Amino acid sequence: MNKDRLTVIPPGHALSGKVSPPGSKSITNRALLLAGLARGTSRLTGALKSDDTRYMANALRAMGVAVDEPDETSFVVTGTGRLEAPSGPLFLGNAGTATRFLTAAAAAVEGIVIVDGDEHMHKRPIAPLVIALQSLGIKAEAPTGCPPVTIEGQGHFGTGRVEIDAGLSSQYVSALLMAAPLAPEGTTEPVTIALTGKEIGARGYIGLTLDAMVAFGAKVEQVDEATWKVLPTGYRAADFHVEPDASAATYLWAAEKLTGGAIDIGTPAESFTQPDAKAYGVIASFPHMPAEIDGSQMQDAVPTLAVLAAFNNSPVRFTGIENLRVKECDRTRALSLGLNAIREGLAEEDGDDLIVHADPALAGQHLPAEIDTFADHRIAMCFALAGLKVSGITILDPLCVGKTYPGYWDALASLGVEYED
Ligand SMILES: O=C(O)C1=C[C@@H](OP(=O)(O)O)[C@@H](O)[C@H](O)C1
Ligand SMILES: C=C(OP(=O)(O)O)C(=O)O
Repeated sequence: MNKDRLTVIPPGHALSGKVSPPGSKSITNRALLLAGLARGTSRLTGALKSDDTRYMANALRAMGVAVDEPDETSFVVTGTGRLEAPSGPLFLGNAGTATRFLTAAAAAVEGIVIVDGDEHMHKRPIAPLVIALQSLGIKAEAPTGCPPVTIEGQGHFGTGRVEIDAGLSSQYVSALLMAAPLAPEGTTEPVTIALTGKEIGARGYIGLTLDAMVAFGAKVEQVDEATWKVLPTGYRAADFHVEPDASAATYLWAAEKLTGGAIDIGTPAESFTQPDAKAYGVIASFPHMPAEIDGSQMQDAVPTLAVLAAFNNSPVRFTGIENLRVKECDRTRALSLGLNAIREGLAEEDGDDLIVHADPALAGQHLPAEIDTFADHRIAMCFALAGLKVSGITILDPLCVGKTYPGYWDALASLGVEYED
């Protein structure tokens, strides 16, 4: 496979067969961290092996946790109940979960931890989380407001009340929640985590965090919509099964719908606990998608929905997607650039909204377009969907899918999709 470019050949037939998405990135990285913070051996099954989870696993190894990989979907994690100071910076690529979660957990290390990532991560804001940590008396600094972050851990998390502005990322809240049980020895005082506003995008991810914490022995009380009280329990080892990735599933659901096929992903849409599973209902409404879609609670599915919308019967406006500008890339910009490269005027940015001017007549046309993915896995995966119906769609840097779905191109190929370099 050419590493620089891949052109999708429209299959000309319905895509049918069985393809299971890999394990959930969000749940794997939560389970890895909590298993690493626990004393004893935890077995994670159904887990994702990809760039993002490799960064988390390697960071834990660098902090003294034994992480074994007996097969392609399992991790066996043995922790001592505390993380050791790493000998050098933790390099976490562009993995938002690993970066945010480890920034808070680093407070419980005795010594200095530098949390760093690649050039894309150097543009992703982390100041609200750093400010929240400082308010608990934890020494943390991110001079640019983005990684690298330097944390001078005192061997435990803080106590008392911490407020967090999670407007830019729900991951800040998840990071504080997961670090909160790591209280100083002898403390019985809980940590109270409160949102400064009630609104939070992707609230469903907080649910994933709480579920994983409880599975590893934490005790959390939800005081109200915007406040949680976390007891100083630490974590205990557990065996934990990771469900398939709902964001990855959206590409398969959309491929099925766009081509009129039947793809069995092995998991019913209703049984996912991840927020992006909500996209199933919207995908099912194709080609009569709603005129306005609020993407705030299913943000990672918006790229999938936006490309699907290009083939819809009527235009779609995506709202509630301000945060898409601070993901792996500015996704709103990448989507509008990519759609307009396919056909000028297909998409428009209106403030932070994205309007997709649908054109069902696109299907079957030859519209050569090079899609700049900006190294963003979701931009690569969603524009491959356009390539199922339009010939000439070339995805640049196709291997960036390795962030969360390394087997993506093979999965489509197993359904009969072919490529050229
Ligand atoms: O907590 C998580 O696992 C995630 C939360 C979301 O990010 P934000 O909270 O930054 O919006 C989502 O986009 C990301 O892929 C995974
Ligand atoms: C936003 C994403 O990732 P993260 O924030 O975990 O890097 C994503 O996977 O779409």
